[in-house]
Formats: sequence, structure tokens, C-alpha cells
Amino acid sequence: MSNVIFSTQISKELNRILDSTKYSKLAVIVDENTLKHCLPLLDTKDYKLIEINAGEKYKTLDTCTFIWQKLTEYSFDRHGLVINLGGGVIGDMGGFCASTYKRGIRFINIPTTLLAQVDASVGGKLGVDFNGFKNHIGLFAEPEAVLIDAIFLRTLPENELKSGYAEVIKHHLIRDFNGWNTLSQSEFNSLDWLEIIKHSVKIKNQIVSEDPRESGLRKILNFGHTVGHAIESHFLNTDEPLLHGEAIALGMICESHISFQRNMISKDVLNEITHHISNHYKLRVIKEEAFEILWNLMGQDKKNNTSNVLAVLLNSIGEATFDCTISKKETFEALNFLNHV
Ligand SMILES: NC(=O)c1ccc[n+]([C@@H]2O[C@H](COP(=O)([O-])OP(=O)(O)OC[C@H]3O[C@@H](n4cnc5c(N)ncnc54)[C@H](O)[C@@H]3O)[C@@H](O)[C@H]2O)c1
Ligand SMILES: O=C(O)C(=O)C[C@@H](O)[C@H](O)[C@H](O)COP(=O)(O)O
Ligand SMILES: [Zn+2]
Repeated sequence: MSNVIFSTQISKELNRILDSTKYSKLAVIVDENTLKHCLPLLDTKDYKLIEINAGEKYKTLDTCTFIWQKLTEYSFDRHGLVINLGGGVIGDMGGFCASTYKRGIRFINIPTTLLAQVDASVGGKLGVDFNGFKNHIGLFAEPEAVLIDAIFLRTLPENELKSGYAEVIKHHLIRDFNGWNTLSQSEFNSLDWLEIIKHSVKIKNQIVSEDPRESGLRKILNFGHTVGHAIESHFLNTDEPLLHGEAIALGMICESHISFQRNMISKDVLNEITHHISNHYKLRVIKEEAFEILWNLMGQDKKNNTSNVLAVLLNSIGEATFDCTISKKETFEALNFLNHV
């Protein structure tokens, strides 16, 4: 379970932690946006800056090589400390690089996007994309601490805020029926982000503490991701890539459709979920020729067993079930449903 600290004085809080931690050298990993918008909110001294390119398409082993090269150039030893200042890409990749450098040095996450604050910075899943497959190379390792301050959201573009909101929707759909009723009736622009972040972190931490290495229950945090990751990967290198949360939102519609087809949820529930998602996200038409490509991408999902594509389905709002084998036929029907929402 991650050690999450909520603060409204991020700089002070970080300095307090650094003052009480022994380390030989300090590195801060940023991308061009967090360099501009987030680093100025900290007054940390004596650190080496490692700047990478922003965005999912740089979540690769090549960027890891660059980070490992920098740590080596700066002569980091095993007592070095890394701060990941950024969204989920920096958190996943910076944590992976730290955890593998000289067999592992410590890292602190300072998530600066809604998505990273509600989901990615918590739970210890680290890694990078590989050969077009999401998070294909990685490991589990916990940060020393996760420092969350909603002040970072002030500079976050609206589409990135909405991307993070998809994981909030997910947390409610898998675990919180009452919360969903409130959330789905609220105006997006009047949501209290700090409360939302705290609630999502609580849900995620509860699940992760029961099953840190995803041998069972933790798989429910992957609702929407079997189809969603395939959609995200497929569009990543096109002119119209989707953000992670945007793809997961579409994946949640598809996986809800499969749940409906199996009489696990009613038509009304499917409509309610689809309506809420389509109100917040621009839906994408996926050409039928691409269905087969998506199915092949799903063939590499980390939840699968040797012969089946496995997904998380809903029994009702607030209750999810994992290890459900999904067929190609019902997946294509779900994609077809998505195309006609
Ligand atoms: N490890 C996990 O449990 C977990 C959970 C969910 C998602 N993820 C991963 O997280 C990644 C997505 O994370 P993300 O949505 O944060 O993407 P991201 O890290 O690419 O950040 C989104 C964009 O926002 C910019 N940005 C960051 N903070 C900003 C700020 N405060 N102001 C202005 N701009 C800012 C970034 O530079 C980037 O361009 C995906 O790779 C996904 O697979 C991991
Ligand atoms: O923490 C988890 O467990 C999750 O599944 C959270 C997801 O939102 C996240 O996108 C995660 O990185 C997906 O994991 P993966 O194992 O399918 O790559
Ligand atoms: Zn996700």
C-alpha cells in the first residue's frame, strides 16, 4: 500500500521529507510541461534535473536508456534518490528506472495530473510500453512516499483533467454504488477535486493492500483496460492519439456492453454508464477493419491466461468481477455498439 501524503504546502512537505531522509544525491525527473508549470512550485536545492519529452509515445525503453545514462553520468550510487515530478508517464517510467538502476534506488512520486493523483502514483505498478503493447515491461515497487497537492491541477489542460476523470469513474463503477449516484449527477465543473482524489486513493489503496501483486482482486482496477489499452495502443502512433483515460472511457463502454449481453447488468445500467461517458468524452468511431488489430492487441493483455482473453466485467454498479473470458464475437459486438452510441 502506498504511503500517500496530502498537502497544501507541497514545497514545505517535500523539504521536510528530504531533511529527514539520508541520500547521496537527488534527481528530479520532469518533462517540458512539468518543468515549466510544476518545478517552480518547489524550492528544492541541490538536485540534478533530468528532462524527458512529454507524452505516452516517449514511455519507452529508449527514454529509460536516457534516464539511466543521466543517473550514471551524474554518478548516482545506490543511496541516490529520485523524485518523479509529473503525470503517470513520468511516475511509471521514472519509478521503473529508479527501481532497476543498480538493482534499485529509492524514489518519491509527486503526481501533477489528476490521473496520476487518483491512480497512477499509487499501488506500485511501474513500467514502459514495448512493441506497441501497454506497460509490457515493468515491475512492482513502492515509492518512499507519494505527495499530492491539488494546486498542480490549476495548469492542467481540460482534456488531461477529463482523462484522469475516467479513472475516477472506474473506481466508482467497480467499488462505490452510492458514490456513483452522486458523481453521475454532479456538474463536472463544480466537482471538488481534492475530495475526489482522496476518495479514489482510498478505494485504490484498499484494493491494492488486499492484493498488491494482482493475483486476484486487484484485477478489478483494470476494468475498461482490456479493450481500452488496445484502443490506446492502436491510436498511439496515428494523427489522432487518445489519452489513456479517453481510451479507458471507451473500454468501459465496451466492457459494460459485454456485461449487459451476459445479463449481468440491465439495459438501464448500461445506458446510464454510456450516457455519463458520452457526455464527457468525444466518442471515436473505430473502423471495422481495425477490430481484428484490437483483438490481437488484447491477446497480449497481462491478465490473460494462455488461451483466453480475460477481462473485468460488472455485476452491478459498484461491483466488478475478474477473470471473465471474453470472446472475439462479443468484443466485436461491443466495439460495434460503441460505434453507434
Ligand atoms: N501505474 C499505474 O497504476 C497507472 C494507473 C493509471 C495510468 N497509468 C499510466 O499513466 C499514464 C498516463 O498518465 P497521465 O495521464 O498523467 O499522462 P502524462 O504523464 O503524459 O501527463 C499528461 C500531460 O500533462 C502534462 N502535465 C503534467 N502535469 C501538468 C501540470 N500540472 N500542468 C500542465 N501540464 C501538466 C504532461 O507533460 C503531459 O503532457 C499512462 O501511461 C498510463 O498507462 C499508470
Ligand atoms: O493499479 C492497477 O492495478 C491498475 O490496473 C490501474 C490502471 O488504471 C492502470 O492503467 C495500470 O497501469 C494498468 O495496468 P496493466 O497491468 O494493465 O498495465
Ligand atoms: Zn488506467
